[in-house]
Formats: sequence, C-alpha cells, structure tokens
Amino acid sequence: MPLNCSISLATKVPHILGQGRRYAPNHFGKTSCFLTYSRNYQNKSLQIVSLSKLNQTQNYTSSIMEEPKSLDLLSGKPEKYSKEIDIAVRAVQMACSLCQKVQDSIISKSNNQVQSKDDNSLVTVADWSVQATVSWILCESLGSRNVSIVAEEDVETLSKTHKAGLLEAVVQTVNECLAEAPRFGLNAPGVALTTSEVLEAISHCNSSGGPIGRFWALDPVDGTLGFVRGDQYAVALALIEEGEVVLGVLGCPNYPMRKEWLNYHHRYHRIISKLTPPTSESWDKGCVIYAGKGSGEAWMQPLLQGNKKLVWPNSARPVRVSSINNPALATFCEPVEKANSSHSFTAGLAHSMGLRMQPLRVYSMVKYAAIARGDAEIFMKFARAGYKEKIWDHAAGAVIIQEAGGVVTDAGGRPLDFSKGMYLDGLDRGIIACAGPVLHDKIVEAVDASWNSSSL
Ligand SMILES: Nc1ncnc2c1ncn2[C@@H]1O[C@H](COP(=O)(O)O)[C@@H](OP(=O)(O)O)[C@H]1O
Ligand SMILES: [Mg+2]
Repeated sequence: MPLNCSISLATKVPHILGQGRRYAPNHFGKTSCFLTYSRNYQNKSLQIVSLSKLNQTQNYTSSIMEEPKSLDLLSGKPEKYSKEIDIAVRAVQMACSLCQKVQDSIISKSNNQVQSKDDNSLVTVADWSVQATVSWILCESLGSRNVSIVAEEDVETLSKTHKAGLLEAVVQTVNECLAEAPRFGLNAPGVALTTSEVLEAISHCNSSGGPIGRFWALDPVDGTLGFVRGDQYAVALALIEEGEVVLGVLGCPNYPMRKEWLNYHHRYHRIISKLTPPTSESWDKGCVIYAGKGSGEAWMQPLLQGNKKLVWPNSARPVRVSSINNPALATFCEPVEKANSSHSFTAGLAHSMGLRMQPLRVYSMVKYAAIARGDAEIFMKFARAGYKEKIWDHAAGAVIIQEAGGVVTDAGGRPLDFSKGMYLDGLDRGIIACAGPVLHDKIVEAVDASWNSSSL
C-alpha cells in the first residue's frame, strides 16, 4: 500500500494515543473500509496495521511510518493538544463515573447530599468532589505549575466548620474516585489524599481567567438542578489559550446514543434502559463529546461502564451537526428554567421565523452536545438583563459545536469572548448556537426585529 494512502486514511483516526479500529467511509478511493491502526505519540509513529475493504476480503499492511511531526492530521496545523485532549477526556470520564454514583444515591435515598449555597443555587458533594478530582488529575498529569484552573466552586464554603460532615463525604468520594484512575489510564495517588490535600486541589482552581496565557475552565456539575432532579447535567472542561477556547470536553452521563431519550425524564430513561438489552459499546448510556480547535472534527465516545478499562479510542466516532436549514423542520433547545432564559421571548422568535416544533427544554450544556450531535438544530439563551454569563457554562460547548460544523455567537452575531475573565463580558443580549449559518442568520434577524418590543 502506498504511504500517502495511509496518511489520507489516518486523517480519520482519532487524534489520540493508542490503538483502534475505525470505519473509514469513502476513503481509499471511493471504497468504504475498516482500518486497524496503532499510534504512538512518544516516538511519533503511526502504523496502519491492516486495512480491509468491506466488499473484499483483501487486507493491507503498512510499515511503521514517521507521523508528520508538525502537522495536524487533518488541517495541517500543529497537533498541539493531543496530550491535553487525552488527559481531559479521561478526567471527565472519571468525573462522570463519580457523578453517576452520587446521582444514583440521591435518587434512591433522597438523602441529604444537597446543601444550600449562599447564592441560593444548589450544590452537592459531586460538585466539590469533581472539582478536586479533575484538579488533582490535571496537576498530576501536566505538573501543577503548568495548570491554572477557573472553576465554579470556591473552597471557603466547603471549609466552614459546620460543613465538616460534608467535607468528610467529599474526601471519601474523591479518594474512591481517584483509586479508580488506573482503569481510566491515569495515575492514582500512592496513598489516599488527606483532607488538606483535597482542599488544596479545590483551591488550586483559583484562576480568574483573562486574555493572557493558558487556563482550564471547569464546570464540575453543570445543570445542578437537572442533577438533583435525576435529569440531564454535564461535566464541562475547556482549555483556553490567549483568550481562545482551544479544546472542549463535555461529559453527558444521562445523554445516551438514542436521541429520542433526550425528551424523557431520566427516571423514565432508567426504566427503559433496564428493559432494553445493553449493547457491547454501551451506547445506551451516557457519552463524552470532545473537540480540539482547528481540527474540523468533534468526537463522541461512550461512558466507561462497570469495571471496564478505558482503551483508547474507546469506540469514539465523529459527530457532525445536522444539515437541516429549514426552520419548519428544525428543533430548538433552551433551558428548562424560565428564570435562566425567557421562554416567552424565544417563543416569539420561533413563531416569527417559522419554527414549528415544540422547544426541547434540557438542563445544562447537554444542549450544546445535542446540537453537535445533530439531534437538534438551534440553542438559544436569553437571560434576564444584568445576568452575567460565566465562561465555564459555554466554553466547552462552543468549541465542540464549531468543530462539528456549527455556529456559536451572541445575539449580535459576534463570537463569544472568553478573554474577559470569569464572565462573557460584552455579550450582546443572548447566546445563539446553530447547526449552520442559514438558521443562524434568520435568528439574528428575528432578534433584531423583536428586541425593542420585548421586556428584556
Ligand atoms: N438567572 C440566571 N440566568 C441565566 N443563567 C443562569 C441563571 N442562574 C444560573 N444560571 C446558569 O445556568 C446554568 C444552567 O443552565 P441551564 O439553565 O441551561 O440548565 C447554571 O449552571 P450550574 O447549574 O452549573 O450552576 C448557571 O450557571
Ligand atoms: Mg453551569
């Protein structure tokens, strides 16, 4: 097999360490084929182990070749973020596993895991435990001096003495989760973390973002209401460099492969999934979606289930936005809570631009995942005047949709600005994410036409 043929096939291989088998439609001429590959970033080699056409039994074998050192496999740009994507996806997989256990215990026992926060929102053991776990993993894998994190939870609330029981629960949850790290291909601590080490991991997330340098933005449990109600929520992790989101990872533990399940409450989904035989890839469970900026690709892999070990690429498959651009056929999603986004304003927009479907109301950044996966075409959020959107609520979702082929802007059509600190300062009215520019342009026009007569 000629070497250049391997390179073109390799563009469809996830940009990740390890081995795998992939379906490569319309490659190798016009023929669909399976390829088995082995990639090693340490010595920059890529081996196409075998290549089998669907309509022939013939196999091909390439010799190990030098991976293009400075080239992204698809876009010709430096493949700078493969290591970070690898670590971030594994960390989010661990965080999702932690969250699933806590959510199951909340649902089954209705115990007192839910605490009230000063700002009246809900926060759980899962929030702090995920923050500590992801912070510890990033520091361990990349070196703590290289890791700066902006995240939602602050250590003050947790370290107050009257929350001692809660702190104990967090320390235990973090240690149980970190002990599982090797299953996810990451290092576990030699001995269990002490309380002060857990607090240190949480307080390491003390960056306030900004236009300079590199930092991670973490929302440990986005959609806290969905989480405590047994519904949709997401673990969101993004890397921001010089004010630009360069990679995003969204863990969606209750967003299975079958899109119709997004319409139902998670309790219903749990009943249905018990009645349906599981598939080998566990696509009936949740997913992790991720993308690196400039790659032109977004990927989805199933959450790791049971005692399985994460072997990259973990059945990853590419996701793409929907090709629907007719408003009459388009589905739009928005927050469940009308306190978070005006349902009456979006209903007016929907009517004026000819959207006929009922809105799909979903908690959390799972809405961004739904657009990236092509399960819905539009996401709109119009918060009340004065509300400042936070970067960790949008960074991961925005880059994933863009790389999956979609458009994300404010209501004035400008890109979201992640360089202004913790908030999306300068945001014009609201957020609009679409599968493509046709729908996007129509919404921007509709907003302009109806904004002055709205109460927002
Ligand atoms: N009054 C408000 N207006 C708009 N967004 C709000 C809000 N109060 C909270 N939010 C944000 O909306 C997020 C939930 O999104 P959604 O409504 O799409 O499910 C919350 O994330 P957390 O749940 O992580 O706090 C929070 O950041
Ligand atoms: Mg959030």
